[in-house]
Amino acid sequence: MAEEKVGFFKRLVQGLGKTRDNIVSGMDSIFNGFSHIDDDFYEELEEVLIMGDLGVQATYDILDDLKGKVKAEHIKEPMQCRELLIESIKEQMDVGETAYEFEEKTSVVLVIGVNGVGKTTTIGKLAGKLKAQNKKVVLAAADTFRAAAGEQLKEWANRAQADLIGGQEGSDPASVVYDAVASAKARHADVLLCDTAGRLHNKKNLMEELKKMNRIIDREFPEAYRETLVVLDATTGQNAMQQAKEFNEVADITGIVLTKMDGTAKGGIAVAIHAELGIPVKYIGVGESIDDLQKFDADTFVRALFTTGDGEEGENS
Ligand SMILES: Nc1nc2c(ncn2[C@@H]2O[C@H](COP(=O)(O)OP(=O)(O)OP(=O)(O)O)[C@@H](O)[C@H]2O)c(=O)[nH]1
Repeated sequence: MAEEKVGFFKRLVQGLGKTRDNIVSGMDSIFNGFSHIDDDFYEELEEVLIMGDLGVQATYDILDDLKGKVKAEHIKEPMQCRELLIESIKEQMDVGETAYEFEEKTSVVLVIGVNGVGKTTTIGKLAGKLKAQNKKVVLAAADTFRAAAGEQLKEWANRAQADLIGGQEGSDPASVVYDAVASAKARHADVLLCDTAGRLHNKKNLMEELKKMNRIIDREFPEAYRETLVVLDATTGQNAMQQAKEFNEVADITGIVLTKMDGTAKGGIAVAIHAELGIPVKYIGVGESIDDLQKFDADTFVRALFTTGDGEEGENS
C-alpha cells in the first residue's frame, strides 16, 4: 500500500475512534454476553447502534437485515452475528453503480452547502482530481453572496489549473451559471463544477435560486449529465444531518460529500445520513490539501470502523 494511502486509512481510523468505541465495544459485550439470539439480544444491539451515531433509520435497516439473515441461515450463535452486522452496514453504505458516472461524462455538477463546511475546498479538490484524469474542468463561482468565496475559488482554480467563470459580488448567481455553461460548451469542457450559495435561513429564496439555475442548465445544456452534491461538515454531527434534510427539501440531491472526516469523532453520521435520506455519501474529505478528497468506499469505511485504535484491524473484521 502506498504511504499516502496508509496515512489516509490511519486518519480515517482515528476519525472514527469515538464511533468505534461506542459501537464496537458495546456490540462485542453483547455478542459475548448472550448465549442465544432472542428479543433481548436484538433490543440491546439496537440501543448500542442508536447510541453510536448511526441513527434510528440505519439501525432499523441494519437490524431488519440481520434478523432476515439469522432466520434464513439458521444462525444460533450471537457471535456469528458480528460478521453479518459488519456486512450489513457495508451493504447499507454502498454508493451504487452510477455514483461516479459524472466523472466520465460531459456533466454539470451543482455543489451546495452552507458557509464554512468546506464547499469551496471540496470543489477545488474535485477539480484537481478531474484534472489529474486529463479532464477539462470549468468552475463557476456562483456563490456571489460573499466576495471572499469567489477569491478563494480563484486560488483553487489556479491550483487545479481549471478555468474559472465568476461574477461581481451580489450579481445574479444564475447569470454566472449561464455564462459558465456557455463557456464550458465553447471550450468543450468535460465537467462544469458550480459553487453555489446555501443560505438555509431563507429556504424559499434558495429554492428559487436553485430552480433558476437548473432551468438554465436544462435549457442551455440539455445533453449534460447532471449531479447535485451537498457538502456537509462531519464534525457537526446532528447539525449536518439537519442540513442534509433541509437541502433535500429544496433540491434533487444525488450525493453527499462529508468533509473533515480526518478530525471528527462523529464519522458514524455517514451511516445515519445515507440511511435517513437514501442518498449515498460519495466523497469524504480527509484534510485540507488538494489530494485529500477520497471516493467513499464502503469496504474501507467499515474496515476503519471495526479496526482497533492502533490502526490494526480487529481480529474478527
Ligand atoms: N481538516 C479538514 N479541513 C477541511 C476539509 N475540507 C475543508 N476544510 C477546511 O475547512 C475550512 C472551510 O472550508 P471552505 O472551503 O472555505 O468552506 P466553504 O464551505 O466554502 O465556506 P465559505 O467559503 O466560507 O462559504 C477551511 O479552512 C478548509 O481548509 C477536510 O476534509 N479536512
